[in-house]
Amino acid sequence: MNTSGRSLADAVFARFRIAGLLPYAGVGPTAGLAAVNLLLGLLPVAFVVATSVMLGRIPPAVAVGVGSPEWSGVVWAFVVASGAFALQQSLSPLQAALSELVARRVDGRIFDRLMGASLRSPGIAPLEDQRLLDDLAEASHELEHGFQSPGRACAGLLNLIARVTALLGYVIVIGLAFAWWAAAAVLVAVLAFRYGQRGGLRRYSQVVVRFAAARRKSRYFRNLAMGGVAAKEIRVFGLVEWLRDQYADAYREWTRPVWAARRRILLRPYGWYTVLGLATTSAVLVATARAGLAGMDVTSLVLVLQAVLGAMRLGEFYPEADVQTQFGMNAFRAVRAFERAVDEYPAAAALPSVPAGERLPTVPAPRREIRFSDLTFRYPGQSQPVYEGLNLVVPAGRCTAIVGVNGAGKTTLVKLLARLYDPQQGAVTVDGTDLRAFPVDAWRARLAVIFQDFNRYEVSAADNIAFGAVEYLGDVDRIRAAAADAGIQTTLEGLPAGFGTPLARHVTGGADLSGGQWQRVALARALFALRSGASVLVLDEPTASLDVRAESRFFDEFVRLTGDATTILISHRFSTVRHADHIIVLDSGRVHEEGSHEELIRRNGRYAELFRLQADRFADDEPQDEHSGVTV
Ligand SMILES: Nc1ncnc2c1ncn2[C@@H]1O[C@H](COP(=O)(O)OP(=O)(O)OP(=O)(O)O)[C@@H](O)[C@H]1O
Repeated sequence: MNTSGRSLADAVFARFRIAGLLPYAGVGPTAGLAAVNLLLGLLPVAFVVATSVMLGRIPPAVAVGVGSPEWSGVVWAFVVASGAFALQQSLSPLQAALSELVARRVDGRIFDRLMGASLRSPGIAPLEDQRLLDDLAEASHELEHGFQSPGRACAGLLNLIARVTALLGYVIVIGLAFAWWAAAAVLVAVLAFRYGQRGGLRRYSQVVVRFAAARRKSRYFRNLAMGGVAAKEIRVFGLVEWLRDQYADAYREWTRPVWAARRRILLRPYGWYTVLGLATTSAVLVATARAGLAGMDVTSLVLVLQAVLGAMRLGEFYPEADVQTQFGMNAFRAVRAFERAVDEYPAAAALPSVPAGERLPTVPAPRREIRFSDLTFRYPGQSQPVYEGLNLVVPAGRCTAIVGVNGAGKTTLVKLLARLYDPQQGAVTVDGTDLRAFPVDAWRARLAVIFQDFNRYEVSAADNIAFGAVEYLGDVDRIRAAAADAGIQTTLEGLPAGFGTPLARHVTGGADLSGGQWQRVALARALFALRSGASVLVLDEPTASLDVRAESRFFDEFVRLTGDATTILISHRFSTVRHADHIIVLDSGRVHEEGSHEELIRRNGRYAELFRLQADRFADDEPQDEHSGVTV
């Protein structure tokens, strides 16, 4: 197939793909919009026919005078023309309203699919894939506010019915009233115009897609400049000018080639098709005029002239359909790519599932150990593995600390333990049972994890804590007890609405907390989970934002708070780490050494070196604090 044949086939397939989404709009709105568009296509043709008939009847009506049947014929033709005109005018707002309804419904359903996909993903690989996320951000923006959404594409497709109906109507009128060769010539001329317009838009969209990376970059700089996240650093480090330049460069990087392509793709063919269209129209009009001179009646003459002009007007760009049908499906493609990534997540197929509504089976608490055996793991799309044959044992019912330099693989270990990823080789076992044998939700109900980048939910303080075990949401006593354990109860009670205060400054009646106070809320969340049935507690940098006294008090209470839970502590603060029963030093994805604090200090290896480094710094900086725990 040649290029134009292929692009025509692509265009037809694209229309089918859009039509495939119409069931989301429902039968009523789809049929309603289709019917309105059919009428909107027929009415201008009816208007042209009625006005032509009216003009043809005027000379005999004038000759016989008012009140004659000829005069009534003029009046009736006028009534029909006016009715067609008025109906067309009144249907336009209905077309807009129904288009909006169709678009909203389709976009709403696709948004549900997007939400469904991101929530049903058992792991987080698709949610950490930056490319997918960028496309998704754009897709969800279009779905919510955009002009180029799949819903708009559906409405645009239905709106084409009006244009196609009108074109066919005019062509039939020309054929019947004058000649079929003229009808065919007008049809070809209009389609050629349209091919120039619409085909150009299609080729232009391919160029736009090619520069998606540059567009993404310019959007990143724009969001960076306008968002609150980097606002402090941009000002303190004087990055304003740099940011402005970066944004301008990135913007030019994609707009320049796109503008150049626009001239080449849209303007030149447009010129050619205009010449072709005008030549054809002129030929038909000249032939019609000659036929008029040769005795064609007035009605037919006016009818053909009006129909030719009306048809030629349909060779234009269609604002209600073209951009929408060309770009609208990009958002849907991004949603589909994300769905596929979720469905292809390797663990998904292997997850034992619990049917909806059934109680989760209880996974027994670890009695002997959690073991990471012969573990090989590489993040999707990465060439370097984080672990290659890692072996590590976490004794049950005790506190194990994991230390290591940045990037050693500490947090990844927690992600594997929580089954947010599964290893490519090896297994994580609990008392000899592979984690993959448990329903993932049942295993996670056993886990209380506070990640380094824990979440600050914009909901009440109480819910922020109760999210640790959502089935106990609203259990006020349990929430207060967990808050007290984390040393945040008094602070939360002092908020405007106590525990009911939304922890978000921009919410009416809301309040925000300091970094350290938020960390205590996160700790309370984990302790709440522990009080509600979790038996494995993972704290990734749990006290990084706490002041020294608060940290010391927390660890004084640690044994009482954690009871016989299996605890994993990840921290760079040796004052935190030394409280652990067992310490594992990770280095480049391998266990470098392990033992108790005293054993490791005696061994005088990497741990002892790092410990002394920190201890010396404290000793140099400030008088030793009896609680800091960093003195050897
Ligand atoms: N989502 C991800 N995709 C790709 N690579 C990742 C991802 N998360 C972490 N990595 C890489 O995996 C390695 C281990 O990261 P990990 O976060 O486990 O280290 P860490 O020991 O917890 O570091 P830190 O002390 O800085 O928190 C690093 O090289 C990191 O760049």
